[in-house]
Amino acid sequence: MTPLAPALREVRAVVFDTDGVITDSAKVHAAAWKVAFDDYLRAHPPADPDQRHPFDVRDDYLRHVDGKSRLDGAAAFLAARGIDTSEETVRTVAEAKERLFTARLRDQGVDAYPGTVRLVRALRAAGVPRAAASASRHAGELLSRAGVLDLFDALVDGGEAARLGLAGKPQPDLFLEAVDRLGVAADRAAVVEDALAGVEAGRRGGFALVVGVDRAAGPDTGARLLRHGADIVVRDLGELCAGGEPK
Ligand SMILES: O=P(O)(O)OC[C@H]1O[C@@H](O)[C@H](O)[C@@H](O)[C@@H]1O
Repeated sequence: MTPLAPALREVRAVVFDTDGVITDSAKVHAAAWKVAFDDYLRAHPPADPDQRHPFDVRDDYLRHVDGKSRLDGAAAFLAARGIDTSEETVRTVAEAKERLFTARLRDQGVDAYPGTVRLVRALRAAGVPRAAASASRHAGELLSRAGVLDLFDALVDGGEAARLGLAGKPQPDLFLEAVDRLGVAADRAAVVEDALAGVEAGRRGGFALVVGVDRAAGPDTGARLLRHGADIVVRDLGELCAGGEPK
């Protein structure tokens, strides 16, 4: 049994974001968004030439799209480039991204991060309940494809969020619903997130511990996660197992 690092020893439940935390699918989302947004920018160049540059899979993704639902992410990026965000425009771009994403998923598959799996197993061995939460409607499918769905006691995904009318990140609703299903109060639980909107949601939800996961999106990603609400930042969740090797 892998024991837990001190930071997690007082925690009674842990809620994990999915894309980029459990599965290596954030980069698949980012690549699909890039094609969809760049096609749109080419066909409908913003009036301001400074806003015409292509979508950046690191900075634009982290700043505007990561952690948000499909429609919220599309609207946030288009608005940032000064583009009209009529419902139709947002829906058209979001639908294009969805087609690209599902095609890539079919071709490439998805894996779980080994360090995350190690931590989740250590939590299970220690009797700490675990939930997966995600703005994505694909979260259940991703966890199942990666072979880790059964490591979690609860899952709240984008479909559930829509059905229950939960506000998107940075509001904490998704995480509060997840921890509620585990029967633990937020102030006794941890949230694990790689998105700026996600760590902010953890902070707003009053969680005992917000862990930011820096997947090296940029040189200052760790500092940005801390500014948005992370209490600690790791590069790999294996670091939260006692004896884990910080990278
Ligand atoms: O898979 P869906 O429902 O289209 O949701 C997409 C969103 O899912 C989120 O989990 C990701 O962090 C976003 O980057 C992504 O855009």
